[in-house]
Amino acid sequence: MVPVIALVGRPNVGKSTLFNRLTKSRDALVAEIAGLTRDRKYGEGKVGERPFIVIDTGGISGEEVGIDEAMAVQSFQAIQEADIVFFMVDASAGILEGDRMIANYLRKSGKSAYLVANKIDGKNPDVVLIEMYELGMGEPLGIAAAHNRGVSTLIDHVMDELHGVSHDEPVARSEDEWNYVWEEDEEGHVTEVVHEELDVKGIKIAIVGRPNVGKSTLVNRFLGEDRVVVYDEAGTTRDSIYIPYERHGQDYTLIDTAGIRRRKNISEAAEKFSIIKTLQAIQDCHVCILVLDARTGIVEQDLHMLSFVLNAGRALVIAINKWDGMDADEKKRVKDELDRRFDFLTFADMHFISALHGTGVGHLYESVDQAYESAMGKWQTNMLTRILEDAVATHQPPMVRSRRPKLRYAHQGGSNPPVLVIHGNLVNDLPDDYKRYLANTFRRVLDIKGTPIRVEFRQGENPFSDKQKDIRHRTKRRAESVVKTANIRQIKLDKHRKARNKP
Ligand SMILES: Nc1nc2c(ncn2[C@@H]2O[C@H](COP(=O)(O)OP(=O)(O)OP(=O)(O)O)[C@@H](O)[C@H]2O)c(=O)[nH]1
Ligand SMILES: Nc1nc2c(ncn2[C@@H]2O[C@H](COP(=O)(O)OP(=O)(O)OP(=O)(O)O)[C@@H](O)[C@H]2O)c(=O)[nH]1
Repeated sequence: MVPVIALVGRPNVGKSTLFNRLTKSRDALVAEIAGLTRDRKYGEGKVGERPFIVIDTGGISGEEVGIDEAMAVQSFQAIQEADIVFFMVDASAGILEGDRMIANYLRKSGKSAYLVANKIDGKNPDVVLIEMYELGMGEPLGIAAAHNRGVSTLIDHVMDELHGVSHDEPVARSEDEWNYVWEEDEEGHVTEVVHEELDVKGIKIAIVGRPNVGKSTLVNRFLGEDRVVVYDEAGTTRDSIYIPYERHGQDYTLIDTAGIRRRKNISEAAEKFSIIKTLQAIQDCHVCILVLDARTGIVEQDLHMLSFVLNAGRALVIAINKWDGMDADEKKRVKDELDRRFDFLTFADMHFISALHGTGVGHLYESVDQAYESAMGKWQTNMLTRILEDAVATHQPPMVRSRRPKLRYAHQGGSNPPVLVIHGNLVNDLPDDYKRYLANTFRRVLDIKGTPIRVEFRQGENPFSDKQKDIRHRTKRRAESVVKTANIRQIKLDKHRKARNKP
């Protein structure tokens, strides 16, 4: 099958120009006027003997009405048809709202996408590309389509990938590399200590949402057939009831904010909703499921509730309930609204479910489990430091008052949400986009999903003594292979399983 590449991006980022380069044709119009490419254009190109098809889509700005809206729909269709997407952004204009919206869409579509930063000519790539990391689309590839710079590298790279040529090195790691951790005491002394076993109590889930969205129905669904309720704390003075149960060998505790367990009749139900209970549950949970009602769409109260979850730094999964019996138009309207209003919410999975019929509930658990893994993940100082060093080697921090900030090491400062603390000089003067770049790098390499992360910076001299430097040097070498492969999730999962299987 000939691979299909879709060019997607805001108007005027240079899609037509790249299309022409790739297809070596002059068919597509190139002009300064935004939105000139009205139709999808199909072209053919070749790398050596390997052909590919390229689709030039109409631009998507994120604020479409009328004809623009139709164009955006076309672009989305093109994405569906493609094997791979070149998500183009304009390096001379920086990241705009429309770029974020497209990034969001692409992430959800699950399509394999390359972030292509065009118009890199006359720019310092190190500086302009850093900003692009905030899109969370991985490493940006800088090109100047109009000057044919970087275009062949780009297409060679992609064609290699589409045809399964891998440049990755083989995986090499051993379990003992995960059994130590760097810890810092109050004076800033760093020592190597043995990693204690991960805490494997159940995953505490809070199901929150405004009245009538279907929380109780979802609680019932969760505690349905395959539950093993260990005890029922009925009659406790606690505001919310905590219900432990087991599913597929995993322990969970449901924080029942809806009061389903105490509810005697439906008239009482309306009074059961309590903001306080909701806030407590959000604070106390590992993973929050925010339930929205597809029938009513998103209302102000949903957004308030969301802001509580975000402020608490909780792992989050969004369940859009009552998806049953909706017609295609209604579904589209709801999805569009979600894209628009939750555009900024890049880390949380969304599921369209029917609590009433149980549709999509299994997938909710997948996201909950994954978010929990990430929120509670533990990472050793030497590994975090290595990632930091790699990030700095890839993109140096920009100079501050003619001095280069030095980032020395990183350690974990907490879980749920993960806090990563970076120590160094001039760290408080690092520009925000560089801080975002570091945060995004950690998120990507550590495969952190479903939870926010916090990156903090601490100013200070290198606390490593000579002896510690020596230990650090040795452990760093050992950690190198681990970090390269960064198959952290799998390793953590293994650990969990091992711990769980202990008597
Ligand atoms: N400096 C610079 N300008 C470029 C580059 N590539 C394209 N342009 C200019 O950017 C403008 C838009 O290019 P197009 O290829 O028409 O952009 P498009 O994304 O297809 O735009 P729509 O058709 O409106 O969606 C044109 O004026 C191009 O000359 C580049 O690499 N460097
Ligand atoms: N069609 C449909 N209706 C649903 C679904 N889930 C819940 N409902 C209905 O929505 C109404 C409210 O559901 P509840 O589960 O009581 O909502 P709640 O969020 O617990 O409400 P409070 O306890 O008042 O906060 C009930 O009439 C449910 O039958 C669903 O997936 N599809």
